[in-house]
Amino acid sequence: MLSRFLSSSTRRRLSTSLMSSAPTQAKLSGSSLRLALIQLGGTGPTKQTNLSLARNKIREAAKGDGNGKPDLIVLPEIFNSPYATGSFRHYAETIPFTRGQVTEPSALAGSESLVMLSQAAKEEGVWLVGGSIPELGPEDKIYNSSPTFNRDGQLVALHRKVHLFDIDIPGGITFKESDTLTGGDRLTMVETEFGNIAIGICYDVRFPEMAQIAARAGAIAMIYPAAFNTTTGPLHWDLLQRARAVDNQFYVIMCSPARATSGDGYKAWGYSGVTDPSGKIVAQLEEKEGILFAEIDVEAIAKARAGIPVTVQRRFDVYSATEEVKKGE
Ligand SMILES: O=C(O)CCC(=O)C(=O)O
Repeated sequence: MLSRFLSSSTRRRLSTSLMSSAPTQAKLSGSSLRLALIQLGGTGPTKQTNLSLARNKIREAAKGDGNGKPDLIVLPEIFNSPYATGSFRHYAETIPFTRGQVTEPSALAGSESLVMLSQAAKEEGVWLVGGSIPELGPEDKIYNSSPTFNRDGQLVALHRKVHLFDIDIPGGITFKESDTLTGGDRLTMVETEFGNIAIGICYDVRFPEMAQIAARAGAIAMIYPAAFNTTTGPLHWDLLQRARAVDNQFYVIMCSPARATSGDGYKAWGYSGVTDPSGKIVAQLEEKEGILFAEIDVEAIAKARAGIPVTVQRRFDVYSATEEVKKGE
Protein backbone atom coordinates (compact mmCIF):
# COMPACT_ATOMS: atom_id res chain seq x y z
CA MET A 1 0.00 0.00 0.00
CA LEU A 2 1.63 3.22 -1.12
CA SER A 3 -0.26 5.60 1.06
CA ARG A 4 -3.35 5.85 3.14
CA PHE A 5 -5.66 7.84 5.26
CA LEU A 6 -5.12 6.42 8.69
CA SER A 7 -7.78 3.96 9.76
CA SER A 8 -9.57 4.47 13.04
CA SER A 9 -7.58 1.68 14.69
CA THR A 10 -4.34 3.22 13.43
CA ARG A 11 -5.48 6.60 14.69
CA ARG A 12 -6.19 5.11 18.09
CA ARG A 13 -2.73 3.54 18.08
CA LEU A 14 -1.11 6.82 17.06
CA SER A 15 -2.90 8.82 19.73
CA THR A 16 -1.72 6.26 22.21
CA SER A 17 1.78 6.59 20.80
CA LEU A 18 1.76 10.25 21.80
CA MET A 19 1.77 9.06 25.39
CA SER A 20 4.19 6.20 24.98
CA SER A 21 7.93 6.11 25.44
CA ALA A 22 8.71 4.10 22.30
CA PRO A 23 8.58 6.20 19.14
CA THR A 24 8.22 4.38 15.85
CA GLN A 25 11.60 4.45 14.13
CA ALA A 26 11.46 6.79 11.14
CA LYS A 27 12.96 5.43 7.93
CA LEU A 28 15.92 7.74 8.21
CA SER A 29 18.32 6.29 5.68
CA GLY A 30 18.18 6.96 1.98
CA SER A 31 19.32 9.69 -0.30
CA SER A 32 18.24 13.27 -0.18
CA LEU A 33 14.97 14.43 -1.61
CA ARG A 34 14.89 17.40 -3.97
CA LEU A 35 11.89 19.68 -3.66
CA ALA A 36 10.34 22.43 -5.71
CA LEU A 37 7.72 24.67 -4.08
CA ILE A 38 5.64 26.65 -6.55
CA GLN A 39 4.54 30.01 -5.17
CA LEU A 40 1.85 30.68 -7.75
CA GLY A 41 0.79 34.20 -8.71
CA GLY A 42 -2.82 35.25 -8.20
CA THR A 43 -5.72 33.23 -9.57
CA GLY A 44 -7.17 34.11 -12.99
CA PRO A 45 -10.77 34.68 -14.12
CA THR A 46 -11.65 31.00 -14.60
CA LYS A 47 -10.71 27.62 -13.23
CA GLN A 48 -9.29 26.71 -16.62
CA THR A 49 -6.93 29.70 -16.48
CA ASN A 50 -5.78 28.67 -13.00
CA LEU A 51 -5.15 25.11 -14.14
CA SER A 52 -3.07 26.15 -17.10
CA LEU A 53 -1.09 28.66 -15.00
CA ALA A 54 -0.31 25.86 -12.55
CA ARG A 55 0.53 23.37 -15.32
CA ASN A 56 3.02 25.81 -16.87
CA LYS A 57 4.72 26.36 -13.55
CA ILE A 58 4.90 22.62 -12.85
CA ARG A 59 6.63 22.22 -16.25
CA GLU A 60 9.09 24.95 -15.33
CA ALA A 61 9.71 23.54 -11.85
CA ALA A 62 10.26 20.03 -13.20
CA LYS A 63 13.24 21.26 -15.22
CA GLY A 64 14.96 21.94 -11.91
CA ASP A 65 17.72 24.37 -11.10
CA GLY A 66 21.49 24.08 -11.53
CA ASN A 67 21.57 21.31 -8.88
CA GLY A 68 19.20 18.93 -10.64
CA LYS A 69 15.56 18.06 -11.14
CA PRO A 70 13.10 17.85 -8.27
CA ASP A 71 11.70 14.57 -6.94
CA LEU A 72 8.66 16.24 -5.42
CA ILE A 73 6.75 19.37 -6.39
CA VAL A 74 4.32 21.22 -4.12
CA LEU A 75 1.53 23.66 -5.04
CA PRO A 76 -0.23 26.08 -2.64
CA GLU A 77 -3.60 25.81 -0.92
CA ILE A 78 -6.76 26.34 -3.09
CA PHE A 79 -4.80 26.94 -6.26
CA ASN A 80 -7.66 26.43 -8.73
CA SER A 81 -10.16 28.82 -7.13
CA PRO A 82 -10.22 32.21 -5.39
CA TYR A 83 -9.61 31.74 -1.67
CA ALA A 84 -13.11 32.85 -0.67
CA THR A 85 -15.81 30.87 1.09
CA GLY A 86 -18.34 32.04 -1.51
CA SER A 87 -16.33 30.45 -4.34
CA PHE A 88 -15.63 27.01 -2.92
CA ARG A 89 -18.88 25.31 -3.95
CA HIS A 90 -18.72 26.72 -7.45
CA TYR A 91 -15.16 25.44 -7.97
CA ALA A 92 -15.59 22.12 -6.13
CA GLU A 93 -14.95 18.79 -7.86
CA THR A 94 -15.76 15.22 -6.96
CA ILE A 95 -12.63 13.25 -6.19
CA PRO A 96 -12.74 9.46 -6.50
CA PHE A 97 -10.53 8.16 -3.70
CA THR A 98 -10.84 5.29 -1.26
CA ARG A 99 -8.61 5.16 1.76
CA GLY A 100 -6.05 2.39 1.45
CA GLN A 101 -6.23 2.29 -2.35
CA VAL A 102 -4.69 4.27 -5.18
CA THR A 103 -6.87 5.86 -7.86
CA GLU A 104 -5.69 5.20 -11.41
CA PRO A 105 -5.44 8.23 -13.72
CA SER A 106 -8.21 6.83 -15.93
CA ALA A 107 -10.67 7.08 -13.03
CA LEU A 108 -10.07 10.81 -12.54
CA ALA A 109 -11.79 11.93 -15.75
CA GLY A 110 -14.65 13.63 -13.87
CA SER A 111 -12.33 16.09 -12.12
CA GLU A 112 -10.54 18.48 -14.44
CA SER A 113 -8.10 19.67 -11.77
CA LEU A 114 -7.12 16.13 -10.86
CA VAL A 115 -6.71 15.18 -14.53
CA MET A 116 -4.26 18.06 -14.96
CA LEU A 117 -2.34 17.17 -11.79
CA SER A 118 -2.19 13.47 -12.56
CA GLN A 119 -0.97 14.08 -16.12
CA ALA A 120 1.59 16.59 -14.87
CA ALA A 121 2.99 14.14 -12.29
CA LYS A 122 3.23 11.39 -14.90
CA GLU A 123 4.62 13.50 -17.73
CA GLU A 124 7.26 15.09 -15.50
CA GLY A 125 7.95 11.87 -13.56
CA VAL A 126 7.68 13.58 -10.16
CA TRP A 127 5.79 13.20 -6.91
CA LEU A 128 3.23 15.99 -6.75
CA VAL A 129 1.49 17.39 -3.68
CA GLY A 130 -1.25 19.14 -5.65
CA GLY A 131 -1.82 22.03 -3.25
CA SER A 132 -5.47 21.87 -2.38
CA ILE A 133 -8.80 22.35 -4.16
CA PRO A 134 -12.40 22.50 -2.97
CA GLU A 135 -13.78 18.95 -3.02
CA LEU A 136 -17.45 18.06 -3.34
CA GLY A 137 -17.69 15.11 -0.99
CA PRO A 138 -20.47 12.77 0.08
CA GLU A 139 -23.71 14.26 1.45
CA ASP A 140 -23.05 17.47 -0.50
CA LYS A 141 -20.28 18.49 1.90
CA ILE A 142 -17.38 20.63 0.67
CA TYR A 143 -13.84 19.93 1.87
CA ASN A 144 -10.53 21.72 1.40
CA SER A 145 -8.59 18.74 0.03
CA SER A 146 -4.98 18.11 -0.92
CA PRO A 147 -4.35 15.33 -3.45
CA THR A 148 -0.92 13.66 -3.74
CA PHE A 149 0.21 11.85 -6.90
CA ASN A 150 3.10 9.47 -7.46
CA ARG A 151 5.43 9.53 -10.44
CA ASP A 152 2.97 7.39 -12.44
CA GLY A 153 0.19 9.92 -11.96
CA GLN A 154 -1.77 7.70 -9.56
CA LEU A 155 -3.66 9.51 -6.82
CA VAL A 156 -2.11 8.00 -3.69
CA ALA A 157 -3.46 10.24 -0.91
CA LEU A 158 -6.16 12.80 -0.25
CA HIS A 159 -5.89 14.99 2.83
CA ARG A 160 -9.02 16.86 3.86
CA LYS A 161 -8.07 19.91 5.94
CA VAL A 162 -8.82 18.83 9.49
CA HIS A 163 -8.81 22.17 11.32
CA LEU A 164 -10.91 24.81 9.60
CA PHE A 165 -9.63 28.39 9.44
CA ASP A 166 -12.19 30.26 11.52
CA ILE A 167 -10.64 33.36 13.02
CA ASP A 168 -11.70 36.87 13.93
CA ILE A 169 -9.02 39.44 14.69
CA PRO A 170 -10.58 42.92 14.96
CA GLY A 171 -8.74 45.34 12.69
CA GLY A 172 -6.95 42.38 11.14
CA ILE A 173 -8.74 39.50 9.50
CA THR A 174 -12.02 37.66 9.83
CA PHE A 175 -12.39 34.41 7.95
CA LYS A 176 -14.78 31.54 8.51
CA GLU A 177 -14.11 28.48 6.39
CA SER A 178 -16.82 26.63 8.30
CA ASP A 179 -19.41 28.82 6.55
CA THR A 180 -19.07 26.48 3.59
CA LEU A 181 -16.49 23.80 4.44
CA THR A 182 -16.50 20.67 6.56
CA GLY A 183 -13.35 19.52 8.37
CA GLY A 184 -11.69 16.20 7.53
CA ASP A 185 -11.42 13.44 10.09
CA ARG A 186 -8.18 11.70 9.16
CA LEU A 187 -4.46 12.28 9.31
CA THR A 188 -2.60 11.56 6.09
CA MET A 189 0.74 9.95 5.47
CA VAL A 190 2.32 9.18 2.09
CA GLU A 191 4.95 6.50 1.69
CA THR A 192 7.69 7.47 -0.76
CA GLU A 193 11.03 5.96 -1.67
CA PHE A 194 12.61 8.59 0.62
CA GLY A 195 10.47 7.86 3.66
CA ASN A 196 7.01 8.75 4.92
CA ILE A 197 5.73 12.27 4.42
CA ALA A 198 2.69 13.61 6.29
CA ILE A 199 0.33 16.16 4.75
CA GLY A 200 -1.54 18.97 6.49
CA ILE A 201 -3.18 22.11 5.11
CA CYS A 202 -2.41 25.63 6.35
CA TYR A 203 -4.29 26.14 9.67
CA ASP A 204 -3.48 22.49 10.49
CA VAL A 205 0.07 23.72 11.27
CA ARG A 206 -1.26 25.42 14.41
CA PHE A 207 -2.09 22.07 15.97
CA PRO A 208 1.12 20.52 17.32
CA GLU A 209 -0.58 17.19 18.02
CA MET A 210 -0.94 16.49 14.32
CA ALA A 211 2.76 16.98 13.53
CA GLN A 212 3.77 15.14 16.68
CA ILE A 213 1.66 12.12 15.77
CA ALA A 214 3.18 12.14 12.27
CA ALA A 215 6.74 12.33 13.61
CA ARG A 216 6.15 9.56 16.11
CA ALA A 217 4.66 7.45 13.32
CA GLY A 218 7.93 7.83 11.39
CA ALA A 219 7.39 10.82 9.08
CA ILE A 220 10.51 12.56 7.79
CA ALA A 221 8.56 15.73 6.97
CA MET A 222 5.24 17.51 7.13
CA ILE A 223 4.17 19.32 3.99
CA TYR A 224 1.51 22.01 4.30
CA PRO A 225 0.01 23.65 1.20
CA ALA A 226 -0.98 26.96 2.78
CA ALA A 227 -2.13 30.56 2.35
CA PHE A 228 -1.48 32.68 5.44
CA ASN A 229 -2.39 36.37 5.28
CA THR A 230 -0.82 39.73 6.03
CA THR A 231 -2.09 39.77 9.64
CA THR A 232 -1.05 36.32 10.89
CA GLY A 233 1.76 35.81 8.37
CA PRO A 234 4.22 38.24 9.98
CA LEU A 235 3.23 37.03 13.45
CA HIS A 236 3.28 33.28 13.08
CA TRP A 237 4.29 31.92 9.64
CA ASP A 238 7.99 31.38 10.42
CA LEU A 239 7.39 30.71 14.10
CA LEU A 240 4.93 27.86 13.54
CA GLN A 241 7.13 26.11 11.00
CA ARG A 242 10.18 26.39 13.22
CA ALA A 243 8.19 25.23 16.25
CA ARG A 244 6.80 22.15 14.48
CA ALA A 245 10.27 21.36 13.13
CA VAL A 246 12.14 21.75 16.39
CA ASP A 247 9.51 19.94 18.47
CA ASN A 248 9.64 16.94 16.19
CA GLN A 249 13.13 17.20 14.69
CA PHE A 250 11.92 16.68 11.16
CA TYR A 251 11.43 18.85 8.08
CA VAL A 252 8.52 21.27 7.77
CA ILE A 253 7.57 22.58 4.34
CA MET A 254 4.96 25.25 3.64
CA CYS A 255 3.93 26.38 0.16
CA SER A 256 1.92 29.60 -0.25
CA PRO A 257 0.52 31.56 -3.19
CA ALA A 258 2.33 34.81 -3.98
CA ARG A 259 1.02 38.08 -2.50
CA ALA A 260 -1.64 39.64 -4.74
CA THR A 261 -0.59 43.14 -5.72
CA SER A 262 -4.02 44.36 -6.82
CA GLY A 263 -7.71 43.68 -6.25
CA ASP A 264 -9.58 43.37 -2.98
CA GLY A 265 -9.39 39.58 -2.74
CA TYR A 266 -7.44 37.52 -0.21
CA LYS A 267 -3.86 38.71 0.23
CA ALA A 268 -1.66 35.69 0.86
CA TRP A 269 1.52 36.11 2.85
CA GLY A 270 3.90 34.28 0.48
CA TYR A 271 7.28 33.25 1.94
CA SER A 272 7.05 29.57 0.96
CA GLY A 273 9.85 27.80 2.72
CA VAL A 274 11.61 24.77 4.13
CA THR A 275 12.66 24.39 7.77
CA ASP A 276 15.17 21.72 8.77
CA PRO A 277 15.10 19.37 11.80
CA SER A 278 17.19 21.81 13.86
CA GLY A 279 14.51 24.48 13.42
CA LYS A 280 16.46 26.54 10.89
CA ILE A 281 14.69 27.97 7.84
CA VAL A 282 17.02 26.70 5.12
CA ALA A 283 15.24 28.08 2.06
CA GLN A 284 12.54 30.71 1.65
CA LEU A 285 10.99 32.90 -1.04
CA GLU A 286 9.67 36.42 -0.49
CA GLU A 287 6.26 37.78 -1.53
CA LYS A 288 6.45 37.47 -5.29
CA GLU A 289 5.66 34.56 -7.56
CA GLY A 290 8.54 32.10 -7.79
CA ILE A 291 9.80 28.55 -7.50
CA LEU A 292 11.83 27.51 -4.49
CA PHE A 293 14.25 24.63 -4.98
CA ALA A 294 15.55 22.93 -1.87
CA GLU A 295 16.92 19.64 -0.67
CA ILE A 296 15.86 17.49 2.25
CA ASP A 297 18.79 15.61 3.74
CA VAL A 298 17.15 12.66 5.45
CA GLU A 299 20.33 12.00 7.48
CA ALA A 300 19.93 15.42 9.15
CA ILE A 301 16.97 14.04 11.09
CA ALA A 302 19.06 11.37 12.80
CA LYS A 303 21.83 13.90 13.47
CA ALA A 304 19.41 16.37 15.09
CA ARG A 305 17.87 13.60 17.22
CA ALA A 306 21.29 12.30 18.31
CA GLY A 307 22.56 15.76 19.24
CA ILE A 308 19.51 16.85 21.27
CA PRO A 309 17.86 13.51 22.14
CA VAL A 310 14.44 14.77 23.26
CA THR A 311 12.74 11.94 21.37
CA VAL A 312 14.08 9.48 23.95
CA GLN A 313 14.01 11.82 26.94
CA ARG A 314 10.26 12.35 27.12
CA ARG A 315 8.74 11.72 30.56
CA PHE A 316 5.39 10.14 29.79
CA ASP A 317 5.30 8.87 33.36
CA VAL A 318 5.10 12.53 34.49
CA TYR A 319 2.81 13.81 31.71
CA SER A 320 0.24 11.13 32.41
CA ALA A 321 -0.18 12.30 36.00
CA THR A 322 -2.82 14.91 35.06
CA GLU A 323 -5.25 13.82 37.76
CA GLU A 324 -2.70 14.62 40.45
CA VAL A 325 -2.06 18.08 38.96
CA LYS A 326 -5.80 18.79 38.97
CA LYS A 327 -6.06 17.79 42.61
CA GLY A 328 -2.98 19.90 43.46
CA GLU A 329 -1.21 16.89 44.95
O1 LIG B 1 -3.48 30.19 10.69
C1 LIG B 1 -3.46 31.24 10.05
O2 LIG B 1 -3.10 32.28 10.55
C2 LIG B 1 -3.85 31.25 8.60
C3 LIG B 1 -4.53 30.00 8.19
C4 LIG B 1 -5.08 30.05 6.82
O3 LIG B 1 -4.96 31.02 6.12
C5 LIG B 1 -5.75 28.87 6.29
O4 LIG B 1 -5.92 27.89 7.00
O5 LIG B 1 -6.11 28.91 5.12
